[in-house]
Amino acid sequence: MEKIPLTLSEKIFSKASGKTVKAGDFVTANIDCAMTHDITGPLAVKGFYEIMDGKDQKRVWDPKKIVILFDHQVPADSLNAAQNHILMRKFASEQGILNYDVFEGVCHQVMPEKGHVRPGDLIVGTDSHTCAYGAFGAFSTGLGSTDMAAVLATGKLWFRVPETLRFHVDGKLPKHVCSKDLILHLIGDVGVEGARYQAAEFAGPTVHNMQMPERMTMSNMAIEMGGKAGLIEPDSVTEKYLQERIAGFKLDPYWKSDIDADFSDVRDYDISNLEPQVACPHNVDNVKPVTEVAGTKVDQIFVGSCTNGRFEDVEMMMNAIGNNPIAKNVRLIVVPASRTEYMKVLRAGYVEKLMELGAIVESPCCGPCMGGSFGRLGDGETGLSTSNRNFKGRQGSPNSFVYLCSPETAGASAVTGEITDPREI
Ligand SMILES: CC(C)[C@H](C(=O)O)[C@@H](O)C(=O)O
Ligand code: SF4
Repeated sequence: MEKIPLTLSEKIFSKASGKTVKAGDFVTANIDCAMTHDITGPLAVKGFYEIMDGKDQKRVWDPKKIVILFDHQVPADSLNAAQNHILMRKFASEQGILNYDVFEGVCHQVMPEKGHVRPGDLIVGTDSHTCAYGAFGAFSTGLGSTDMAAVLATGKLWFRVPETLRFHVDGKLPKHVCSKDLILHLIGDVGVEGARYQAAEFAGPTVHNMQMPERMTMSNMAIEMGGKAGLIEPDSVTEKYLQERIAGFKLDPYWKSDIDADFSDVRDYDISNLEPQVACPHNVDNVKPVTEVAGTKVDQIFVGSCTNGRFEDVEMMMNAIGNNPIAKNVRLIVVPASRTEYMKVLRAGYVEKLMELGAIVESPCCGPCMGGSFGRLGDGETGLSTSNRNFKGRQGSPNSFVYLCSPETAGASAVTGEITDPREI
């Protein structure tokens, strides 16, 4: 291939299409891995069989490159969900596709955890937060079920190679401020359309000082600024995480943006004085420093989701709670994002402690994040959530209010029963 400066995204699309391509080019790309789940999977399967109609062999392009998971409605919360699970199980078993089935956890946690994500890969999933795997230097993006039907049949999809908007972040994150505060700050700054159809790239010393769980939080929310992907250049931290999950994994230093590549924009941030951030109802870019909303009464606090449902997140929340009781007016719901993360939470003694405090710890799933299986908010109620979206009615009644925050802010607020600056506890 020709040697010209390329962004990470351009490099991945060049590999996937077999020729050197630049932002703005239209390509037909080979997909390295396709993920689908219990809610969006059934329509993709229906579409697949429509494409295959009349053909003798109704086989997917490569069963080894497809992963199915159930996470949004598990355990089945309705007859409809149970029927969807049956349909997906049957499809997986007929086609020989890996199906993690009921209790493995939220797709975006399980995919990297089980070694399905590698730097330089082109990954698609029928879920908007598929951009999360950008944390590993993969170009991963969400698509609709009908596009997925085509991928299941052919293993290919067309793309317009996106421009790259680079966020260069420098400075040490202050105490009690974490990657969730940073990504909320960036989204608040550029707005929900700030990175529309672009590959957002999170770069700079602050990002490279983060461990994988923190990076996953950042990339997960790239879609909330309109990003098609949320890339982070893989480094030794990425390599270590992947070596623990993929036998013989070795990082290829090629998978990074060239220094002289064309970026649509490079935005510089120094976050040494960043305050904890909160996204206020009803949009993710309605971001304010916690001090501006402190004192807002909350009815329910949800700590979980693909954004902040890892062990480290629960630990941050527990540290913020410390030895304090939980406020009487608050229902604290904790949902570790996967079985693996749940077991870490269990071994640390947090499940017992939370139960003693009057909170509940639910089995791994999306939980209240999008008003699924349980934990819906009623009329006039206010929820505080470590997830990624606070759209009107998303967690229950259209007359409820959802604020998004970091696990530490969630923990501090659980103690007081109102939105609380974690630096005050
Ligand atoms: C159900 C699914 C289509 C949806 C998504 O694509 O993101 C969900 O995961 C969400 O977070 O809103
Ligand atoms: S946890 Fe929430 S954001 Fe993540 S996949 Fe599930 S519903 Fe979507």
